[in-house]
This record gives sequence, C-alpha cells and structure tokens, in this order.
Amino acid sequence: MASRATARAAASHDARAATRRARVGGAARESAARRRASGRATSDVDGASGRATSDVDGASGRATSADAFDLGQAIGTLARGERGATLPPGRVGALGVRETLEYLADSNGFVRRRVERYGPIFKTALFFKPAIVFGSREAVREFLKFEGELPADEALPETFRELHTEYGALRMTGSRHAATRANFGKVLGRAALESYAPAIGERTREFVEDVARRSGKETSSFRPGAECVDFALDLLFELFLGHVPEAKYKDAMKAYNGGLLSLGKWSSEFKAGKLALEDLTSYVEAHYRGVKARGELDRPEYFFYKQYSQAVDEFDEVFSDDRIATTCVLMVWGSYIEAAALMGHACVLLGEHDDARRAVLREFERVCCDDENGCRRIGTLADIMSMQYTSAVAKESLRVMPQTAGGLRVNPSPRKFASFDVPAGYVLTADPRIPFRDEANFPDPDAFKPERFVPGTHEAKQNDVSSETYYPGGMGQHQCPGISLATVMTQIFLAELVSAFPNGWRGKTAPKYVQVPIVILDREYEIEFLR
Ligand code: HEM
Repeated sequence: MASRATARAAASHDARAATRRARVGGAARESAARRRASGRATSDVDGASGRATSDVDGASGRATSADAFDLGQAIGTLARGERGATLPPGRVGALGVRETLEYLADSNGFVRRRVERYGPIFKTALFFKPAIVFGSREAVREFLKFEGELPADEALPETFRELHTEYGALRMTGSRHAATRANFGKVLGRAALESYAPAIGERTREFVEDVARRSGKETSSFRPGAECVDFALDLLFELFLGHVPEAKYKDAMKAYNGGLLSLGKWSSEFKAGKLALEDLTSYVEAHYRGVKARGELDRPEYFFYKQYSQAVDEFDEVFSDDRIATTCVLMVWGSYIEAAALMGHACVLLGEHDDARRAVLREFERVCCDDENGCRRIGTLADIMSMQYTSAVAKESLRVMPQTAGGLRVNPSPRKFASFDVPAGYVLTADPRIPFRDEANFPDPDAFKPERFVPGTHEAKQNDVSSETYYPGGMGQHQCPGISLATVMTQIFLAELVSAFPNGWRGKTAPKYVQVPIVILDREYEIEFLR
C-alpha cells in the first residue's frame, strides 16, 4: 500500500514537471535530436565537475526547471562510475527505486512522459536496474545488429528465472534457443493455426452465446477483464493439452503466474508458484504419457502433443516427457493472459467506435452468413485470413493500448549506441510504445484507426508486423512467436461479439486497468451490451 502511494506521488510529480517542460511529440523529439546531433547531450551529472547539468534545452542552451540538483542521480552516477560518459538524457537515480515504482504504477504513461521530455531514447531504471529505453527506427536498426549476442537471462528477476525453468525460452541463447524456437514454429505457425481454428471458433461461439443468454432484459453485462482471462485459459488448455483440466489446475496456473512475478524467493507467492508448477507438470506429463501409450497422438485434439513428441534439441536428441510437459505448461502460461488482454482491449475499443464495430459486423456477415443458412461459425484459417479488417482492429488495439514492453537485454560490456555511451550492466530495451506513438509512423497517433493496418494502405506497408515501427511482441532473438494466435483468438471473439450484440455496448464506467504483469482490464470492470 505504501509503495503504491509513493509510486502515485512520484508519477504525479513527474507529470507536473513534464507539463511544465515539454509539449507532446514533435518539439521535444526534435530538441532531443538536436542535442544528439550537436553532441551536446549531457549526462545528468557533468563528468568533470560533478555539477548537475541535466536537460539543457537543445535549442537555446538555457537551463530548464529539471536543473534542480538531483542527489540520487548524482550518487548513482558516481557509484556506477559514469562520470565523463555521455549517456542518453533521463534519470536512473541511485538505486532506481523511484523510476521502478513509477513504472509499475503506470508503465504506458511512464514511457509516454519520458518520450515527451527526452525524445525517443532515454535512460531510466526498470526493475531496479539501470536501463536505456529507445524506439526510433534508426536506433532499432542499429540494435538489431548486435541484439543476438546479448543475454536475455540476466535481465530477468531471480524468481522468474527459477520458475521459468531450464526449458524456458526466455532464459536461452544460441543453438539451444534456436532449437527451442524451431519447435515453436510447429505449434504456433500456420499449420497449427489451421488445426486450432475449429476449436477456437466453436468455443468462442459458446462463450459469447453464454454471455448473451444471461439476461433477457434490456442489457446484459460482461466483465471482459475477468471473463476473457478465464475463457482464454480454458481454451488454451484445450488447444495445447487436448482438454480442459479440472478447476484445481486452472487455479494452479494462476498461482504459478503469481510466483513468477513474486518479489523474492522468500515470499509465499513464490513458494506457492513452485508447488503449482510441480503439480501442473506432473499432471501434464501423466496425461501426455497416457495419450502416447494409447496411441492417440494422431487425433486432431493432440496436435500440440504430436508436434512435441517429435521435437529435438540442439543435439538432435528427442525431448524428454518432462521437457514436453514443462513446455506445455509454459506455453499455456505465456499465452492466456496476453491473449485475454488483447481480447478485452479490442472489445472496449470497438464499444467506443461504432463505425469500426459495424465494419467488423459487415465483414463477418460477408464471410460467414447467407440468407438461407444464417451465420455459420468461423472455423478455418481461410475464414480468418479473409477478415482483414477485423485483423486490423486487433493490430490497432495492440498499438493504442500496448499491453507489454519490449524484451529486456543486458549490455555485457561498454559500447557506443545511437551516439551515446552505454555502460556494461545497463538493460537495453527497444520499447514498442515509442514508435507506436510517433506521428511519423502513425499520423494522428492517439486516434483508433484500424484502417492503418488494412493490407494495401501505405501505413500498413510501412508498419507491417515485426517491422522497425510495429513490434508488439518485442523484437530480435526472443520476439514473440504467439502474436498470430492471440490475433486469431481476438478476431473470432470480436466477430462473434458484434454479431451477438449488433446494437453495440458501452462501459459502465471508464475502463480500469491492472498494470502488472501486463496491462490488462481490471477484473471488476464491467461493460453492458445494448439490445
Ligand atoms: C498479443 C499477445 C501477446 C503479446 C503482446 C506478447 C508479447 C511478448 C513479448 C513482448 C515477448 C518477449 C520478447 C522478448 O523478450 O524479446 C514474448 C515472448 C514470448 N511469447 Fe508472447 N505475446 C503475446 C501472445 C503470446 C501467445 C498467444 C503465445 C503462445 C504460446 C506467446 C508465446 C511467447 C513465447 C513462447 C515467448 C518467448 C520467445 C523466446 O524466448 O524465444 N505469446 N511475447
């Protein structure tokens, strides 16, 4: 409670300072760019004299209001041996406590305020580690040239590292990681989506019909934050295990997720998460062995198991049953909250944008409905691929309501990057939220405009998924292999929703979000459908 209050206080202080100092977008970016171009970008404490010199206005050279001496930053600069180095503008502080708490309280706002103040590259602290956050096209391009050599493992918190297990891809590099990713392609690529589509279509229709049945009155209410999470968890269990396990394993998955984000190994959440992981893995391993022993691996519901039964590691050794079971648990964990967050955000955005909602409905009717038979379920990848506008809604939802940051990488030795010095030990992160809000990439960036992502348009070509300006699943070696699955789930959900509730819906209050581990609608937030 106390730390939340501190975070809020820090956030509002910075917001006031930002309002005083900088305008949104162009001017601040230009000023930062000018500082860089003129080589006058300064470290927060002048290396030679120890004087505070932060944030000299790029155009005039006048000192600005942020010049007030910052003791925490001065101590941190000395302790980290950064005197004389030319780091990007920004503040790390002594231990990064203030920045970390502010980030945890409102991560999207945290990045937005700093971009307004410093431009598209700044230093800060993330999870108590000094970090350089960037997002211009040029910086991203330069980063990709060396990103493959950077360890991802060291940037992860200790609790996460242990619970993510030795089989977790986020901890791997090199040939071991490449072999692991080759298997992702088989369970998350095109053939996999083709295989999952009928189950996604069927379960989503049941889910939406259930919501519609709840109330015969004027309106029926829906809590997307809670209900999409529960739905996505069931569905992803079914896609990857071939069935939905009993409730205690769903609770175990939530406890496992809690453990991954716990503050320390001493915490009750970590201990509960560890036990939950053991329970889940034993359960999946026993189930997988049963399927294999009964010769059922070729049944369509066991597509995922089948692929992993043939998976090999970097030495061409087949995966052990234990590894297959752990991978399966990690995949459900890695996907359910992310997919649910996107479903919820897209639902809220469509509720607020009638034109977009009607366009999704028209597209669904064109693909799936006819006068004689009514509207069939979406059941094939071809159906999904032909719903380009609905796909664009999912992509634009990821842009206007980003749910995750980019991946974190630790810089192992001092380097020059984007003309700045980056000391060893700094986290480097290409943050998708920076290009997402850049006018140059997305004109009128605050507006929700799915048309931007309809294939064929100039913006769509420029911002293709995984481009240097649109990378909602991070970039480089650990780039998310599951965005397409989340998008497919969201497309089908939206299509069913607009068709079940053609008069639309609205929030009972303004949307509320939980910020950590990812940005997702609060479980209590309610919308009501209009009949
Ligand atoms: C819209 C939804 C999603 C978003 C925004 C998202 C975002 C991310 C991000 C930011 C990363 C880290 C990249 C990095 O460290 O560079 C990641 C990694 C990963 N994601 Fe997703 N994700 C989503 C959905 C999914 C789904 C549905 C799956 C399915 C299983 C999935 C599986 C993974 C895996 C396995 C990794 C680790 C890849 C590796 O280490 O090589 N994600 N995701």
